[in-house]
Amino acid sequence: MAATNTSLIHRRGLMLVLSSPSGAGKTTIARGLLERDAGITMSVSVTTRPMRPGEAEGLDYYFIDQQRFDHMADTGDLLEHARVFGNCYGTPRVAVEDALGAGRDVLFAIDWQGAQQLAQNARDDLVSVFVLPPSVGELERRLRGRGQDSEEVIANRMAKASNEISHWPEYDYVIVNSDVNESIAAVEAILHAERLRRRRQVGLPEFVRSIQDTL
Ligand SMILES: Nc1nc2c(ncn2[C@@H]2O[C@H](COP(=O)(O)OP(=O)(O)O)[C@@H](O)[C@H]2O)c(=O)[nH]1
Ligand SMILES: Nc1ncnc2c1ncn2[C@@H]1O[C@H](COP(=O)(O)OP(=O)(O)O)[C@@H](O)[C@H]1O
Repeated sequence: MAATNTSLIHRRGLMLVLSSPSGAGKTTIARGLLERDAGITMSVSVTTRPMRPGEAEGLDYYFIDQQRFDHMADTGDLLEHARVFGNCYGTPRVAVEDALGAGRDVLFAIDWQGAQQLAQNARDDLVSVFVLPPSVGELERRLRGRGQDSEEVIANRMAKASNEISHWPEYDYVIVNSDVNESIAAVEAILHAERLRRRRQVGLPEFVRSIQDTL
């Protein structure tokens, strides 16, 4: 019997978006996923917000001034961008397109406005996950526990949490982040299943034909 050729199948990279109210844990879940899965890379955003203690340039964000941000937005260098909590945030286009082109998946920790923009431009490549906190009290504890923001910043983020949460029905998946390891495992399961979607497996018809030809 003739051998079939599994190398006919290639995978299109996908964009995995995590959104949540500030402090619900999307950055923590993203870091956990990056440690466990070598096939996904983080999209590092540009932002005009000041660097927090413990953050690193090029790792957490590229910290840029307003003039540079406006220039990037005007010249189409950003795949999506939005104003959040009074600062500007955006996704550099080239890094994402290079990764997807190389068949790698890309992880985003962005807000609902960014998720909507990606959905408008590339719905088929997008998988979106909304992360809810187990309770309001726990959300506030996590924001304080992070120990990186002033009382004013924390109050502002709590005030905006309701608006962010109101967008949960726009997402493909919703998880409640109670236990962080369970949440990471849940997002890992979503990623594994989404990789197997028929439309992402380029060359599948040819592979199936090669099987049928040998039957
Ligand atoms: N649209 C968009 N939102 C972003 C981007 N980067 C970060 N954000 C969102 O901006 C908000 C504030 O982020 P940040 O200042 O890091 O605070 P944190 O999420 O509380 O740690 C969060 O909702 C992020 O998801 C981006 O590139 N685009
Ligand atoms: N499941 C969890 N249980 C307890 N603490 C958590 C959990 N997930 C995240 N945290 C903590 O909550 C704080 C906020 O998490 P972070 O990932 O920075 O949130 P976000 O990126 O959504 O603003 C951090 O101190 C983090 O260690």
